Amino acid sequence: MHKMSAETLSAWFGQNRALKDITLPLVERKVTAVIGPSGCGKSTFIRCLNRMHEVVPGARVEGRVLLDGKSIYARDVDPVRVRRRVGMVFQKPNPFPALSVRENVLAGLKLSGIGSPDPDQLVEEVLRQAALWDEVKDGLERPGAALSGGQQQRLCIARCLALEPEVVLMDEPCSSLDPVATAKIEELVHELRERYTIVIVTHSMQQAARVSDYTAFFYQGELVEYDHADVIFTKPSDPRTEDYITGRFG
Ligand SMILES: Nc1ncnc2c1ncn2[C@@H]1O[C@H](COP(=O)(O)OP(=O)(O)OP(=O)(O)O)[C@@H](O)[C@H]1O
Repeated sequence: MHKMSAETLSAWFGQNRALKDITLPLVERKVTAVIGPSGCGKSTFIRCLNRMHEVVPGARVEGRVLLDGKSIYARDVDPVRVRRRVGMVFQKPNPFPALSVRENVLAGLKLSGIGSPDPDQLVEEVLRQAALWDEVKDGLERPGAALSGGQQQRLCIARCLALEPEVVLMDEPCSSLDPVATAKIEELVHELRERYTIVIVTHSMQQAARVSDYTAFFYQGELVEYDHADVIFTKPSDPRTEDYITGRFG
């Protein structure tokens, strides 16, 4: 079952075409990794999946992106609603430093003007889902800035989950983290796919091989190859994929 799909999706920054006719499914409750060399369009692609691309002045898209079979770019669709259903976690952990851990978790809801019937229960639930609860339960009023980098990233994941997304986009979520914190996030991604459809952009082929069910290899704005992760990493069919995964470029 496809939770989302891109159909002949192209994206521009002004005159510069960053994505060329991408057609790619995102299988429900699976992890799809997007890999490829710097500048190949990975971030642009995932930003088209929740209508973040269009917030850049001069940026535009063509083609379709479907969520549960419906176009997220249809005229009657509210982009704010799309961004709630398709949440995003960024490269650098970006908690609100002065807000407490608890307030950080609830910040997305607050900004969206959404109340929760039982905020304390929600805070515990999503911090548990983000594998952070045990580390912060005795310090929920401490500022977000007091956490380690890896904890901050899990806090941002909890903040994203509090909005009850269906799809979670992660743009190189481990790039600023040490190996131990990275391993924790990878383990978490593995657990989260029981509930969420996940797309992760990564520079690390080892990470893609470890966490993804499906892998898409992008090169110069094009989708070169998409398949089960084990196929991409053991028997890719395109020589460019093979060159990339064997470290010949990128
Ligand atoms: N805000 C922007 N304005 C203009 N061009 C941009 C902008 N962001 C990205 N681009 C261009 O779009 C292309 C794709 O960039 P994108 O960031 O999607 O690649 P990427 O694969 O995610 O790269 P990296 O791995 O380095 O993060 C590049 O040519 C880049 O220069």
